[in-house]
Amino acid sequence: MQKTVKDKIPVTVLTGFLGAGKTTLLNYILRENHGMKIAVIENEFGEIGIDGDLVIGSTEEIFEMTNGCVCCVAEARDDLLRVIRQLLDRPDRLDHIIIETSGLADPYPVAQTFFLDDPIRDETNLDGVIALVDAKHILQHLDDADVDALDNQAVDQIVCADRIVINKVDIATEAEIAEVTRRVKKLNETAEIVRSSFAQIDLGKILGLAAFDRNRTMAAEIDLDGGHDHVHHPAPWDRDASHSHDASVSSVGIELQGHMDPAAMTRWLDEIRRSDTADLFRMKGIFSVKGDDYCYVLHGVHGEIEFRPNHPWADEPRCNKMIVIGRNLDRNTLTQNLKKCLAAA
Ligand SMILES: Nc1nc2c(ncn2[C@@H]2O[C@H](COP(=O)(O)OP(=O)(O)OP(=O)(O)O)[C@@H](O)[C@H]2O)c(=O)[nH]1
Repeated sequence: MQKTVKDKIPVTVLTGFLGAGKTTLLNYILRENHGMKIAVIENEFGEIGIDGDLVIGSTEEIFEMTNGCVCCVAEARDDLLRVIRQLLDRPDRLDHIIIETSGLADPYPVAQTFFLDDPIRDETNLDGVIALVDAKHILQHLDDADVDALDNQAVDQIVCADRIVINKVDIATEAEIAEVTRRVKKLNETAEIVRSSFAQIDLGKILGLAAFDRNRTMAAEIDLDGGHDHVHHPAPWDRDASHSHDASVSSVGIELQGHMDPAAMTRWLDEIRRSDTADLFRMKGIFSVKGDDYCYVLHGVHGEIEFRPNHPWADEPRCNKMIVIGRNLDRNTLTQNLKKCLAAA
């Protein structure tokens, strides 16, 4: 018998450009006392997976996929299907699945998964696509002259969303937020926009939207081009899954043995902050600091860079791993600079 939306497991696709606050929102959702059993699927850009370590909660509910971007690598999509089927086969029924897409991903092909594949379509319902927008940094990516206007992921992510969260309002001025809101509305007229700081949002605005069924009807009813000056983006079920990333953006992953010297790290990060960070889209890392029981995390979004203790190391082996995403990255220099921050043995 055909399942109704009510009987299906809702799936939320979390999208948003690099560093917009997706993992922060995920942690906020997982921390809230909602009583729901939620599984999280992470897909990252770059050779080293770090997000899994940055998400709180029991690891068995977090599935990390680092073998390519789900939106454009066929193996990664197969992997996504495999993980979802695995989740559906579990005897204990999940209340919700959340997929955090990579910050450079087009969310359409991920959303498509829930319409093309029969068993999955029968068991799950795309509850909504939530786009996080960084109020401080999004405009430079929307206006990025080096990206083909038809393949600008920052734009696609907003266009595709059912709900848009303008995040980081704490570090943006009212004028910046107003301009971002205007630009976002121009790209997506129908999605409700909410503001947040550190992704603290009423969960009712994020989960349980059942937005897809509404939007499907909506898309059929309105002319998506509607006389506005944005590029026409077809609905997910109509789109060709082929797509390519901005080839000028690359990632450098570095892993080092040993422990870091926190003073040297602070000096190096200060140097980076003082430099031109326009091409430095994102830095993420986890580090072992000499003489400290805490695992340190590094987060950088252009010039906003923080390096702080996050959680005590448990039984897992200590490690140092970092991923940098941006343009014109020099792997050698980055590796040498990080090595200089190692503490003496
Ligand atoms: N000031 C400020 N910082 C924030 C806010 N939300 C998130 N951050 C910080 O921004 C950085 C990136 O946040 P993440 O949640 O990791 O961003 P993300 O979208 O998951 O990043 P990617 O996985 O690389 O795409 C972290 O240092 C966060 O602490 C906010 O509202 N205000």
